[in-house]
Amino acid sequence: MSFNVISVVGLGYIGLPTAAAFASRQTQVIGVDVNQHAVDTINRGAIHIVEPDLDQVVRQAVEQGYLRAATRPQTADAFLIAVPTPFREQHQPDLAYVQSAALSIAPVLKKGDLVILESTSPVGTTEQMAAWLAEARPDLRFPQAAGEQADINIAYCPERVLPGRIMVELFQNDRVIGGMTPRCSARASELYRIFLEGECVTTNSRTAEMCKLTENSFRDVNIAFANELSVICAEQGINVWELIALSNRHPRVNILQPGPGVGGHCIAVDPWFIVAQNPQQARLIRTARVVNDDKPLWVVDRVKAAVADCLSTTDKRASELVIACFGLAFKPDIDDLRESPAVLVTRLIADWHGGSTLAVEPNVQSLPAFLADNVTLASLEQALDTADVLVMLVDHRQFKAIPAAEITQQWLVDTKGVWR
Ligand SMILES: NC(=O)c1ccc[n+]([C@@H]2O[C@H](COP(=O)([O-])OP(=O)(O)OC[C@H]3O[C@@H](n4cnc5c(N)ncnc54)[C@H](O)[C@@H]3O)[C@@H](O)[C@H]2O)c1
Ligand SMILES: CC(=O)N[C@@H]1[C@@H](OP(=O)(O)OP(=O)(O)OC[C@H]2O[C@@H](n3ccc(=O)[nH]c3=O)[C@H](O)[C@@H]2O)O[C@H](CO)[C@@H](O)[C@@H]1O
Repeated sequence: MSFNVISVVGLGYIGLPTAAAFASRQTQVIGVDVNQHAVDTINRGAIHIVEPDLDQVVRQAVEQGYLRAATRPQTADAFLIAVPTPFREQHQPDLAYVQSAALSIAPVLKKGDLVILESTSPVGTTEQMAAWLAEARPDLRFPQAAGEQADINIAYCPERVLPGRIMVELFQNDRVIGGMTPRCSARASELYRIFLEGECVTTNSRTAEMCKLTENSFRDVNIAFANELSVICAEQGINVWELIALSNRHPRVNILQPGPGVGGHCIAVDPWFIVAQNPQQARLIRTARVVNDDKPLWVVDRVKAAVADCLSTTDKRASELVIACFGLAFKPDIDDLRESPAVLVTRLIADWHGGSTLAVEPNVQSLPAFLADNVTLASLEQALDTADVLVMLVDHRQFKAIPAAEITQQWLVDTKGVWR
């Protein structure tokens, strides 16, 4: 049975590219989002998020009539849920969005439909989602009770695209397909084959859930290793970037890069889902989170030490001293400031510092309100001309291109090895 209409619920960084990918293969797609602004923007053929090459695919899909958005779910043959899965206090996963999305599609489900959860989720969430659906629709048979005879097929299929490369990786990455039964996996594989150039690799839903959390925890642990090395090297007077480059010459060593901490919406969040469910066992994963979360505070201490040194060797007063922070985004060459350790470091410096704090961020036009009070957005030239202490937080290409001769400041705190 083919899929005549596909519905994607949640049209953010994951849902909108996915909806556009199906639509780009001449399949009818109904995107659903509770955000009226997002729905209106998409229906105009425009996009409300920043991601390279997404705009043209969405524009074409809407113009050709393959993609339209709505605030309420409608009948479809397959539903993909891509809503947020943040954590609440104590790093406990918050499944309220998944529950609300599942309950919103329950009334329009019909026999033969496929429901896929794509949101990054703790182990067991797909079974929980199936239970919510079964409770809402006692007239239909679901896989947990009916197995292969179920009326509704349910699978967990995590997304692993890298922001900034979504429109490449969405098509090319292999996809893990975690069906609640083998038939659910087969049906989900059939769906993704509409646009997928990578392979569909099938497993069960719990393994697929754990697989997504494992991938991001792996990266978090490896970044924590690099961040810990950077702190040790600072104590020992060793250049950590040279050390890592040398160690990586070993055929079986591949250390990642230290930085001001770990940001973004995934790597700093997802490992906590494993810790929340396995507090006794997940010792390394928890420690990596703590190491990475502590790194911005360590950077601020380094800035305070540089300022103290500057004040003791010049006749400047603290109120006259200018600190320039280079970069606010959560990683290089993007404009996304959310969950960014660079923003945290800049905010903590500005809150503490009596003089002026500049931020140089070539990818944004204005500062978020919570920074605008005591931080000034400056050009690169202005910062290099006026600042006493320079803090490198994000290795944007514009910063890597600054000729060494243009940096005359004596007090540098470089978290990315750009000024090494
Ligand atoms: N952004 C990434 O790089 C990335 C990568 C892999 C996995 N993920 C995971 O994918 C999921 C979605 O992430 P995202 O970055 O797309 O989030 P997002 O915040 O960009 O988008 C989520 C969208 O869902 C909408 N929404 C919320 N509740 C809804 C509901 N009940 N019905 C319909 N729409 C609803 C929101 O309005 C929003 O537009 C998360 O679990 C995330 O962890 C994200
Ligand atoms: C396993 C994996 O690759 N997952 C990816 C990740 O995407 P992301 O954009 O969040 O990932 P990163 O680019 O790693 O950045 C995260 C933070 O780590 C800092 N960092 C990075 C490398 C380094 O050597 N040193 C560092 O300090 C960087 O500056 C930034 O703050 O999660 C997505 C959602 O689940 C996945 O879909 C996507 O595949």
